[in-house]
Amino acid sequence: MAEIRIRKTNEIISGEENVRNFLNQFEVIYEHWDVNKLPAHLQENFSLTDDQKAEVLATFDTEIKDLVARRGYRTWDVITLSEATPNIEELLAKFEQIHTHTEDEIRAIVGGAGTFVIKGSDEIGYFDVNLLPGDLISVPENTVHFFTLTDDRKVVAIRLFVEENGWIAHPFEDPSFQKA
Ligand SMILES: CSCCC(=O)C(=O)O
Ligand SMILES: [Fe+2]
Ligand code: NI
Repeated sequence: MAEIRIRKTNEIISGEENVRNFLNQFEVIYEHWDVNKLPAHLQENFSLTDDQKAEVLATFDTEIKDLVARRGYRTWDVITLSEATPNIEELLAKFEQIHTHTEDEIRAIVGGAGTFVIKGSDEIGYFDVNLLPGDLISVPENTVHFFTLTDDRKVVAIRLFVEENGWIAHPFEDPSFQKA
């Protein structure tokens, strides 16, 4: 289950309802998928082939179509990151840059773990959203954020986009950025 840490105060927010209510004030949705639906050969597998990525998407087809119907996403993909990813350092460097997207996007963690660091109001500042398998959030249009891995450094995530072109990040310079 997802957990939040507010960087300014170190306050931890846990429990499904608390997490959802906290995120909803920033128009971030929080939902949970049943990752036990994933066939065994796709669980704990952090270097999926293209065919296996298609199997992951097929497993969550109902959930994806439901989000499409509710929120208008047009394209989706599966991303894996682990020590087996040849260009992991290069990819992570891009994901760890503070950025925005010009559309709302979905991130659903289906394996491993990941952290989205999101900028809330000026008062709240940056907060970490620590996600485990089954956790899904939205990153709203023009919301300042970045992504990083946990110490385990492995993740499998499904991403949904409105743009047909998929992931397009716009770097955001923030003098008030709060490290850790
Ligand atoms: C685990 S998703 C990779 C990062 C990403 O897509 C983003 O930061 O927008
Ligand atoms: Fe992003
Ligand atoms: Ni779960």
